[in-house]
Amino acid sequence: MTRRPALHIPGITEIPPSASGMRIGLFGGSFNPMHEGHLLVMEETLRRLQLDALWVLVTPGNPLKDNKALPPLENRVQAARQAIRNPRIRVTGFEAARGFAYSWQTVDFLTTALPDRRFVWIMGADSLADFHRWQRWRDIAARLPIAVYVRPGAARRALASRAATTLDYAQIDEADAAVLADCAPPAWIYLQGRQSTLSSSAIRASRNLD
Ligand SMILES: Nc1ncnc2c1ncn2[C@@H]1O[C@H](COP(=O)(O)OP(=O)(O)OP(=O)(O)O)[C@@H](O)[C@H]1O
Ligand SMILES: O=C(O)c1ccc[n+]([C@@H]2O[C@H](COP(=O)([O-])O)[C@@H](O)[C@H]2O)c1
Repeated sequence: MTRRPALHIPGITEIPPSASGMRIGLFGGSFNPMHEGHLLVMEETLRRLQLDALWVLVTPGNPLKDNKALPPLENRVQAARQAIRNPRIRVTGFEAARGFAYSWQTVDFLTTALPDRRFVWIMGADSLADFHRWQRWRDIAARLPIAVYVRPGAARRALASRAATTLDYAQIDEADAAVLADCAPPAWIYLQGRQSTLSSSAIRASRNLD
């Protein structure tokens, strides 16, 4: 499956407003549900990468996951909005409206449609560990800089991963985080810092025990 049926939901699937030259972080995820670990990654990357905005891209479904029990996009977007207090962070489910099934499609679309924005892809360290399994992952790395945020239990796997070793030559120093958005891709950074052990799956499991 390369395309999903397009799903337009007013107030949920629009692309957030932006302006020329803005540095915009793209933080994709299932967010089932959003939790403090996500908020930590967003606050840290906004500050350290000196982003003007961060767009939370609530996916219609991670292509590597079984999405049978995934709550509707609208519910996950609304819940994420309720969890977020920072006005620089905007939550959107716009990938669904475009029928995108894979992140390379999102990246290809945004960097083509809005070439004067400086987009950065943001992911947790566990995502870097699996990044080589994403469709056209090399193309994603060739299109925009990537920031990877440390996650408990994932650091070793992430830094030994196929993507990390393949892109070893393109890693920039953590001290240069503020200029990552200006770097020509491929360029990526591994950010250490405050950590959260939270996960959506643990939250779902605890809810099921109630
Ligand atoms: N505690 C955390 N620390 C750092 N990054 C995180 C953390 N939780 C999630 N992320 C990152 O947030 C993004 C979205 O993750 P996702 O919505 O799948 O949450 P999750 O907690 O990993 O979910 P699940 O437990 O269902 O797999 C991913 O890039 C993931 O690596
Ligand atoms: O494009 C892919 O092949 C691909 C494979 C796995 C994950 N992703 C994306 O990675 C982001 C994190 O997903 P998740 O489920 O771990 O929160 C989300 O935007 C997914 O759509 C993308």
